[in-house]
Amino acid sequence: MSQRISLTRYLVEKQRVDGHIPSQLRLLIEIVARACKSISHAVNKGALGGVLGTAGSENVQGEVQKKLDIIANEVLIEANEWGGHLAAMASEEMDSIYVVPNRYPQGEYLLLFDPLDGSSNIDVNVSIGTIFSVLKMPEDDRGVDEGDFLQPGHRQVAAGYCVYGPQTTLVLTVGDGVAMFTLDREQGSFVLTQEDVRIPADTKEFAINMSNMRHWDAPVKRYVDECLQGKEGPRGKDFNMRWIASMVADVHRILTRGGIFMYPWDKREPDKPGKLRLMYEANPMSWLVEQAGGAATNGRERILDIQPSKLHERVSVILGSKNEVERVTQYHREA
Ligand SMILES: O=P(O)(O)OC[C@H]1O[C@](O)(COP(=O)(O)O)[C@@H](O)[C@@H]1O
Ligand SMILES: [Mg+2]
Ligand SMILES: [Mg+2]
Repeated sequence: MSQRISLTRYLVEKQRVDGHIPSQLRLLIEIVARACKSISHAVNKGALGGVLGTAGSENVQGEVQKKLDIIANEVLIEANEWGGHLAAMASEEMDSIYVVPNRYPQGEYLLLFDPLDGSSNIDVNVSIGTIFSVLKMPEDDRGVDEGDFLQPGHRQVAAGYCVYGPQTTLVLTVGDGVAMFTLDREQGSFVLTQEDVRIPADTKEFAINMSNMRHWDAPVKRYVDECLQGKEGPRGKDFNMRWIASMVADVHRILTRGGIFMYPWDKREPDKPGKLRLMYEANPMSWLVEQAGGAATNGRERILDIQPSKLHERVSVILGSKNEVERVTQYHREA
């Protein structure tokens, strides 16, 4: 790219030239990006910064918290509470919503995040990330409460993630396509490195945790069985498989070169709709994927149309290359 365009300039143009985002939303996204930069520095220090290992506590979902889960959560809260133009925030690592104290400027936005996605990869030096979603407070609301967050994903006004891998890359949508920004560590800024990201409609690569195979539902088994039969099977082509175990990194690969990602409902905990969280994992990722020409369903309906009933709701996730997602969704319908 001959001319370097920083995230700030990209957002200013979105606001001024395209009239696409209000200034408060621009500032909010910039603050989230700054927080991600700071998390990226902490991640990079690793053992030298004392950020590896468990924190000795559990979150509301009963998962053991890593030190970095807590550090990333605090960085995001602190950065956004005084300058984020927010009414409240919600996080995977907090039981209930965090209302911005009234000593700070109040705003009309709601921020949700998975501060550190792929926690099991922190200590083994594999890509991890931060996922975020921005909603607007419902109109005529008198005070913020958890109910204000319970909006379907198609109401998001911004969504993105930052992946901390060999490079730190911020991926963003405000509803007019997907753009990627790479962190230039020397300059300390995110630089636009890809605009108008597109996911190919077809793929030869699937991502699923195969160790759960015996617990899957019939349509998922059928789809994966057919992929595994390769050239000799009904699909007539060989498939490759990848599973990083950080949704953020698996989705980043799909936005980069296509593929399908599945974390479906399974029989291990039949009462749970899935493992991933709807509001701060599935919704932002589904919007990014749709904005890049892909699709995202829970096997039966579009993820972005699901009306959440609680903050930490879980959901079955099938997303990525459009024709493959439609195929798996069709198998669910036929079943
Ligand atoms: O170990 P599994 O079951 O394959 O899980 C991997 C999945 O769990 C997650 O790590 C959950 O995210 P958290 O680290 O934020 O809890 C996803 O990123 C990933 O897709
Ligand atoms: Mg996660
Ligand atoms: Mg997490």
